[in-house]
Amino acid sequence: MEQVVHYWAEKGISGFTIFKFRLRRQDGQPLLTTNQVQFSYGRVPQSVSEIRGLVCEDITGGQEDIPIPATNLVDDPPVAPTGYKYCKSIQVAKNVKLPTNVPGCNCNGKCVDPRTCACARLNGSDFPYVSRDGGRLIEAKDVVFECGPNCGCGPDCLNRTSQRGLKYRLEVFRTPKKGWAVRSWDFIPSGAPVCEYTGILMHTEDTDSVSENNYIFDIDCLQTMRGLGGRERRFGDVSVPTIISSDRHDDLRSESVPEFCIDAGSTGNIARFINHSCEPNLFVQCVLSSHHDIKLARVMLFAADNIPPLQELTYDYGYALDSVYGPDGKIKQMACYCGAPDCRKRLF
Ligand SMILES: C[S@@+](CC[C@H](N)C(=O)[O-])C[C@H]1O[C@@H](n2cnc3c(N)ncnc32)[C@H](O)[C@@H]1O
Repeated sequence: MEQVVHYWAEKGISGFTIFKFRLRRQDGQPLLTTNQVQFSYGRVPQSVSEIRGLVCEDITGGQEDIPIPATNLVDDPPVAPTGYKYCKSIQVAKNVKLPTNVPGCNCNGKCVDPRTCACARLNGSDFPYVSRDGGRLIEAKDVVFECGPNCGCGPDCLNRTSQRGLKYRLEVFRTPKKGWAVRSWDFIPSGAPVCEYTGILMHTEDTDSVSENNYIFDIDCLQTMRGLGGRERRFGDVSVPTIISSDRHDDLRSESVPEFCIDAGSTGNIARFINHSCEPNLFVQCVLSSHHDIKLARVMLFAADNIPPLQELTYDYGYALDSVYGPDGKIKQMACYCGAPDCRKRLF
C-alpha cells in the first residue's frame, strides 16, 4: 500500500476544486500499471476477443477512425442494434438550404491571439477551449464559434476542437430497461468533446407525427442553455453572440417549436444511442463553424465531469414534464430509469 506524502487542492478546468494526492511506493512494492487497475464498473477489455457478449465488432462499418463494438448480455438470444444506418456526419434534407459560409478569420496555421482572431472575438474575445488533452471546453456557452472552411488556420487549430471526430473508445451495450446505451473504455476528462449528434437535418414540421420516433433532437440552443440549471447560465451572459441581433433573440425566445431538428431515427451516429439521465455526465453544446445561423447549429456532446471508464454516458434530454403530446393530442409520459438519486422519475 502506497503512502500519502503530500496532498493539495487545485482549481479544476470547470472551476471545481480538485484534491490531489502524491503517493510513495513502499520499499519492494511492485509497479502498478494501468492494465492492472480494476475500475469499480468492471474491467476494460484489452482486445476484441475479450469483449463479453460481442454482437457487432464495429457498428460504424469502418466510418469512424476508432471502431465501436456492440455488446448484449441482456437478451437471449443476443441481438445487435438494427433498424438504422450508421452515418458519421450530418445529412441535410432536400428542402433545407444551409446558409452560405462566413468569411472566418485571417490567422495562419493555428489561431493563437484572441485579439486578432475574428472567431475568438465572437466568443467574447477569448478561445473557448484550452489545449490540454487535445482540447477541452472551458465552460458551457449559449453557442461556441469555431473556425470554419474559410478561416486561414489549419485542421490542428485549437478552435476546431469539436471537428476532429471521435477520440475515445466507445461501446454500445444493451441495458435491461433502457434499450441500448453507450460507455467509454477510456477516461474522458471534463470539457472534452465526445461526439456530435448526427442524423438528418430537417424542418421540424416535416417530422412524421404519426409513428413513434425516439431519436429526434430539436435544435434549440437557447433552450439548451436554460436547461443547464446547475450551471446557472443566464440569457444575456458574455457568451451570447453579438452577431445575433436583439430582435433575433426575441424571435428565438418566443418560438415555442424550434424550426429545425436532427432526426437520427433512420440514419445517425453513436449519439443516437446515448440515454437520458437526470444527473448526466455529458452536456449539449451548440457549435457554429461554417455559417452563423443559430437555428441550424451543430449539436455537440461534451463531458460535464471527469468520466471514469465504463460509466454509462448520458445527457439531460431536457424535456419539461407534460410537454410531449401523442398523435391523439393527449399528453404522453415516459418513465425514467436513469437510477440517479434525484431522478425525476419521468423523461417527459
Ligand atoms: C435517443 S434514444 C437512446 C437509445 C435507446 N436506448 C436505444 O435503444 O436505441 C432515446 C430512447 O431511449 C430510451 N431511454 C433513454 N433514456 C432513458 C431513461 N433514462 N429511462 C428510460 N428510457 C430511456 C427511451 O426509449 C428513449 O425514447
